[in-house]
Amino acid sequence: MQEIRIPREGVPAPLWPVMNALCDVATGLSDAIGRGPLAGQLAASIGSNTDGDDQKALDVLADDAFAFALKGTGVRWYASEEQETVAEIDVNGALAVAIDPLDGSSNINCNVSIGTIFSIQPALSEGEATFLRDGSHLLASGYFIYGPHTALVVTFGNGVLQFILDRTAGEFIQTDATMIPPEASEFAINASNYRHWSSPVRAYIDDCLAGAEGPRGKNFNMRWVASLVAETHRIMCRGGIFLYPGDERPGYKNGRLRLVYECAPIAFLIEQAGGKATTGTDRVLTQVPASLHARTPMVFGTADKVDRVSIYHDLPEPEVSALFGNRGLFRA
Ligand SMILES: O=P(O)(O)OC[C@H]1O[C@](O)(COP(=O)(O)O)[C@@H](O)[C@@H]1O
Ligand SMILES: [Mg+2]
Ligand SMILES: [Mg+2]
Repeated sequence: MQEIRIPREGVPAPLWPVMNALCDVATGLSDAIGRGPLAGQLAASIGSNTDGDDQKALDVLADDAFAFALKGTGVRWYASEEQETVAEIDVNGALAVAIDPLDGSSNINCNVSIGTIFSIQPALSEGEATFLRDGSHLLASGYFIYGPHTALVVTFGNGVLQFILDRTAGEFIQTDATMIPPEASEFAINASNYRHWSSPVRAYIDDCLAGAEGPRGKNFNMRWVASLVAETHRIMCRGGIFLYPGDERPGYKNGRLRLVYECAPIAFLIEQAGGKATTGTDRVLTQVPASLHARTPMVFGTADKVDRVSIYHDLPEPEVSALFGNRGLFRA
């Protein structure tokens, strides 16, 4: 019998057993992550997943723990970054969970915030078909962030709720709802890939870097944690924009992030917090995954910043290729 980790109030009744199980595992992970090297070789490489990513001990431990804990919670289908195919948990379950059990695993061994990303949707009779649908079917999505404190940020389709883990009591305590602040001057992108980006993405970042002297007429700051959960949480707290575009590197045509268990859950959450999430041009939640581990370019954050990136994609090529061009015509 699992302990009660999250209050029933505010959580739709059919989803509460699932949320409680996710919170139970997250509590254990938070404890292990908080102990770092004292909890064992959590960052040890133990193979690679279907996408060719290095698989760390904690990736697999987290995946096993979530899959096991979801037994008896009404979940039929389980799609995980760490498993090639969809797993059937309970033939009578009416729900399906997509999960990135451990996000930001390159940061495990350096004591930087990492997380878990999840979504819940109704189960169809066939596992893969359940997940190869657009994001309009999501009933809930969210993330756990294992940072200086552990938090759960979740939407059930009616705004965004935040819970903080009380480590002493082992319970998630609800705090203020989250809305993305409208004013922000921070962007997050892995700038080491600059030479591989398309011209609209380069033009957008060039104009941010040009600061007060450039077409935007103001200074920006930059962040890159390499944990999607940590970037999302920062944007939830103080706004800004995140970009992981497609680029010219082999295998990166659609960027790096996976649609089913990374981008769609984050997009649902961001929209519910008043922000926007696109592929650079189109809403992430309208994208239909071509396969379980399909990638998509991802741009999200404060709504007007995300809109601006779309505008850059609509500009004629000579305009985005020129350093600044006439882009001063649409200053920030
Ligand atoms: O190393 P890069 O190319 O900057 O990629 C960083 C991105 O990769 C990820 O770590 C992928 O997540 P996983 O750790 O779950 O594979 C994102 O969290 C992050 O945004
Ligand atoms: Mg991830
Ligand atoms: Mg992961």
